Amino acid sequence: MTASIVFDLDGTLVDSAPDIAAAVNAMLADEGYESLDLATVISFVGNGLPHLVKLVIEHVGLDMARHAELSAATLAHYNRASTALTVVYPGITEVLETLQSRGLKMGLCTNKPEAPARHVLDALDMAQFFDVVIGGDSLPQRKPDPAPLHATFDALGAKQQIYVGDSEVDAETAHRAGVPFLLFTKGYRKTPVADLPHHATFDDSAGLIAAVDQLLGS
Ligand SMILES: O=C(O)COP(=O)(O)O
Ligand SMILES: [Mg+2]
Repeated sequence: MTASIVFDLDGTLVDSAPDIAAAVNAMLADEGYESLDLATVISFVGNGLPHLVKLVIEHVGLDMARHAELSAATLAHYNRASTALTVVYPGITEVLETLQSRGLKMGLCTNKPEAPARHVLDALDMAQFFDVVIGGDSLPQRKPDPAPLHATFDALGAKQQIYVGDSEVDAETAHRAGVPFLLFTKGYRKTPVADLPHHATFDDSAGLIAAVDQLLGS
């Protein structure tokens, strides 16, 4: 039976937070504000760019009435340099090659806006693995609403489903969608692993393959 695996992007396949932080800090510099450190920005990642900018505005005391404008400014900075500092996590490209060669269908379901998500995949030579890419602005709903995850699996069209992600948002999305969830423990999660619903966890690419094999019984 063909199985399908859907992946989250930021903090799961790629360590993208340094470029996200650079975009936030470029926007803040334009506004005359000090930079935020990486850990602070990481703590704001997960619910998409508009939510990230909302948290930044609250954190530094900018005016929430300017949310749309500051979100657009942050996205423009990000689009200018979305892969300058971003790296694929070790072994992940090889995992994707292995799973593709086994005939698994793969999709991406991220809260990053779709255009920069596709750009990151292209720039890091990963686009060829994914038959479907759904971003945070592809549908009216975004994760943790299960709709984007359902839409990704529906487009892939396989009965057996696995979702792989790193965050509270991913755990809730999978739970609400009723899909087995593999949790990467070294991403941008803030909550203890034990407090997040998951089928299994993994710490590295070997652990990811082992968890997939265990779920698929191969
Ligand atoms: O853009 C975000 O906030 C997080 O993106 P992700 O869903 O790929 O982790
Ligand atoms: Mg993530």
